[in-house]
Amino acid sequence: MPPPTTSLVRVEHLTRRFGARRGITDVDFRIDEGEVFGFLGPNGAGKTTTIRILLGLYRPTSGSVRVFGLDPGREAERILQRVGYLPGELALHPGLTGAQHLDRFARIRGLTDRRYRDQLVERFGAELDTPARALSKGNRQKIGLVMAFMHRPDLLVLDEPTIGLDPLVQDEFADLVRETVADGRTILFSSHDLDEVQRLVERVCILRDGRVVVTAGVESLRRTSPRTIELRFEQPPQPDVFERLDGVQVRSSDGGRIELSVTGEVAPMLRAAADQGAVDITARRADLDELFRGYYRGEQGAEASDGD
Ligand SMILES: Nc1ncnc2c1ncn2[C@@H]1O[C@H](COP(=O)(O)OP(=O)(O)OP(=O)(O)O)[C@@H](O)[C@H]1O
Repeated sequence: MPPPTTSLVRVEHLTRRFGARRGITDVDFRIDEGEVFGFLGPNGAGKTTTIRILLGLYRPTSGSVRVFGLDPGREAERILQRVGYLPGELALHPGLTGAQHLDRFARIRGLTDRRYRDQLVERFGAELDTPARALSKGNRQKIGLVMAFMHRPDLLVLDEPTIGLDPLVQDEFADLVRETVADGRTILFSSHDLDEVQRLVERVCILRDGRVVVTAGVESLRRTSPRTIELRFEQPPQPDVFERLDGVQVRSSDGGRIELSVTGEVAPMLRAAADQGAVDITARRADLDELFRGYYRGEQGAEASDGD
């Protein structure tokens, strides 16, 4: 039996309306201790609204939310003590430098040991001596990231954390995410970067028009998503041999080359390829971009699974 997991966040039938405008409708998910959980979805899907409810910044219209077993509507203070939050629209005081922001924040958090903070500043190359008004977007974001991570919170809630960051700083962020979960802590982040989500996230929740369209493990999505196989033959093969196989689609065929999309088991396709005298094979790793984009477009139907 797998070891029991503890849900740090549990959301059930969560709905929030803004007057006549819809915010989110009937949202359900859980986040387990020590995982990286990703929120994806088109603009206006409801990611920020959900995050704000978790932190007690918005009240739900209906439904239930627990973070560390606490109700954000009544116990936000206790929740926030254990959270590092990077808001989507980071508001820094224009006249204060990065160092002043970090000092203020350390005082609020009662943080006296500056070593981890200093390491983070160095890793991100955060500029500490410039007033926030003169910082570029990426450099403001680095200050926000240091503020979110520096007190080693149990739960990090990061709304589009890598927006504006250059690729080297994005790599540093990715390392930090891995180290944080290796330390048993938990991360929720929203992103529009599908590639980043595939690299970092263990379970993903895709929202669309305020509803959950899927919640699933990224690895299980990868296992079930189609992979592209290109086969080469000395003599043109018979494409219908492949078309008859379950889960196989012929994308194109051209003389001795055939390109297939294969979902699920590959063995029957490999046997057919050998029977036809294949001389070469190229397989491309399943890419979730297309699958994610399908969910964004609403093509996959709105069934919420909760895989591994
Ligand atoms: N304060 C508010 N007042 C009115 N409507 C709001 C408010 N906040 C959010 N909404 C509405 O709720 C819906 C979800 O918005 P939300 O900001 O949560 O989306 P999002 O997924 O974070 O989008 P993005 O990717 O653009 O940041 C939208 O229709 C939005 O207009």
